Amino acid sequence: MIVLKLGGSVVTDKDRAETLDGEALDRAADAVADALAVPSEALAEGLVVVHGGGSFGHHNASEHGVSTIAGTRDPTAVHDIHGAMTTLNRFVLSRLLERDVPAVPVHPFSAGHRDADGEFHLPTGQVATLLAEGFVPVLHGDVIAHAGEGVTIVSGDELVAELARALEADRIGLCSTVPGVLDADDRVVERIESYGTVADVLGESESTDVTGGMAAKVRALLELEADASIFGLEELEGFLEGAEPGTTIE
Ligand SMILES: Nc1ncnc2c1ncn2[C@@H]1O[C@H](COP(=O)(O)OP(=O)(O)OP(=O)(O)O)[C@@H](O)[C@H]1O
Ligand SMILES: C=C(C)CCOP(=O)(O)O
Repeated sequence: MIVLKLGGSVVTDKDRAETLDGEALDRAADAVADALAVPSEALAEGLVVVHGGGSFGHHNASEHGVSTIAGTRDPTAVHDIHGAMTTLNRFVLSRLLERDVPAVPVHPFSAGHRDADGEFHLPTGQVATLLAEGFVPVLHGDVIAHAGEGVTIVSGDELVAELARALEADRIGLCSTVPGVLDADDRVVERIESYGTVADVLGESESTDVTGGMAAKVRALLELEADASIFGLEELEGFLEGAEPGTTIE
């Protein structure tokens, strides 16, 4: 099966609070629907979609001083951030449903937690069962209960890593605004085998982002068994059809 992340920076206008990039979301939903209509071998086993926050989660989290390690015990902050993410989730779901993709929501806040060491745990029985029953589960970066911290943020990238591990994904794709990991001359790095080789060029996101941008993505993906691809929106359909566009993280 395939775990696909639609970057928040792709499906929203990351620099304007709570603003969708409707055109980009339509293109992504078209690519998913077209690929599911004639599924590749890996896609025939099912698709899990995860989306990030973009301008729907990061601004709220940043205003409340919440990150993946800094928590809050303010229920208003929890509702603000979770509310923004579930609003975006509804937009993503409705664009997929309009195209007859059997997309259903799974909200990480109601399912997972971080332990006192900050390690993220997510039960995945519900996702596996939904997949086996023919649905496309759609998860999203969210707030998450965190022992000793109250509530922190879980990024879509962490969810992708956890789902890929637990469900033994065949393929993993991260669709972002960049065509891949870029080197110092802005050329796409084809393969990454270790963090050290790209540490100098990996940075945070250029927009408000509480979860660590490209550097955090590469770190999370390097820990996985299966190869993962980071690519731009124009490569999404090709990826779902079996191509290996952009940067491959081994
Ligand atoms: N070496 C690099 N190559 C490519 N992008 C980089 C690099 N270093 C930093 N970045 C930044 O990382 C961003 C991608 O990470 P970001 O977390 O914003 O993406 P996303 O997953 O699509 O969005 P979100 O986190 O909102 O879901 C790029 O837009 C770019 O600004
Ligand atoms: C900020 C929130 C709530 C979600 C972050 O998810 P990401 O955009 O995948 O990093």
